[in-house]
Amino acid sequence: MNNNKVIQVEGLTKMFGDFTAVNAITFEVDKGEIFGFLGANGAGKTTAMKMLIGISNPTSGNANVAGFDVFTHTENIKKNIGYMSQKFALYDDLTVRENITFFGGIYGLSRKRIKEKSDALIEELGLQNVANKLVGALPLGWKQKLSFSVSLIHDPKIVFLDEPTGGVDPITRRQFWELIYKAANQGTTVFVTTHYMDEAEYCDRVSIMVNGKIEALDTPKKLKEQFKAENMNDVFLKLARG
Ligand SMILES: Nc1ncnc2c1ncn2[C@@H]1O[C@H](COP(=O)(O)OP(=O)(O)OP(=O)(O)O)[C@@H](O)[C@H]1O
Repeated sequence: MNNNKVIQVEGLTKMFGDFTAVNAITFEVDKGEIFGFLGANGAGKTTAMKMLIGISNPTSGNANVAGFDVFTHTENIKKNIGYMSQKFALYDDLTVRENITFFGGIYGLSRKRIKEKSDALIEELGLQNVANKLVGALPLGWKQKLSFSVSLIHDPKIVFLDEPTGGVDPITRRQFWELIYKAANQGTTVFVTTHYMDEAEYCDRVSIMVNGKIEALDTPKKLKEQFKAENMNDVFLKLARG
């Protein structure tokens, strides 16, 4: 595989009985790219992402993620990616430091490395004063930033973010995106779903899924030209909502 292409997907399909949730999608993602994966509710984003992270078997097609095949090497994929979603986050009843230690352990980091990572991460996020507080007591925006940083604790090649910023204000979302840029600048590939169209503008490239198919894929600038749209919200409305 081309080393610069960390995700390669060809004709990937998922059927539930007679229903085709993901219909022969094809795309590639470069190392260090921020790739936005958009679509209306039920378009098939989560189903596609589950196949890419190795927790759902495709019906047909091919995909290679972080150098590994999604049919045969799902365990290797899991070791080489990070994952964060609104539904899978931190433990509210553990402290900030305990959460970092717990997930560091799950990802197989040594005690020494976990300590180093915890100190660095707490400082980077400015969480010194709450390091020993329960995560459940933190504002949602802080939890999201911590959850994102924890998903990177094992230095994965790719991080998959499923609506990572749901429910917080635009300023907090903007701060979250600063963390995304930083990770991408350090070479981590970011695969992100979002319903916020301002966030779509922040991506290097964006794909838009409609009824299981990728109907458009390009940079935000080119998509706006292609659809004669002022912003990504207009592109999305023209395409995803018909
Ligand atoms: N296990 C399943 N069995 C049957 N149908 C499913 C299953 N999982 C998802 N679907 C269907 O597949 C379609 C795509 O769902 P999916 O959750 O991937 O969409 P999505 O784009 O992630 O939407 P959302 O933004 O609401 O999360 C939907 O019609 C959904 O009802």
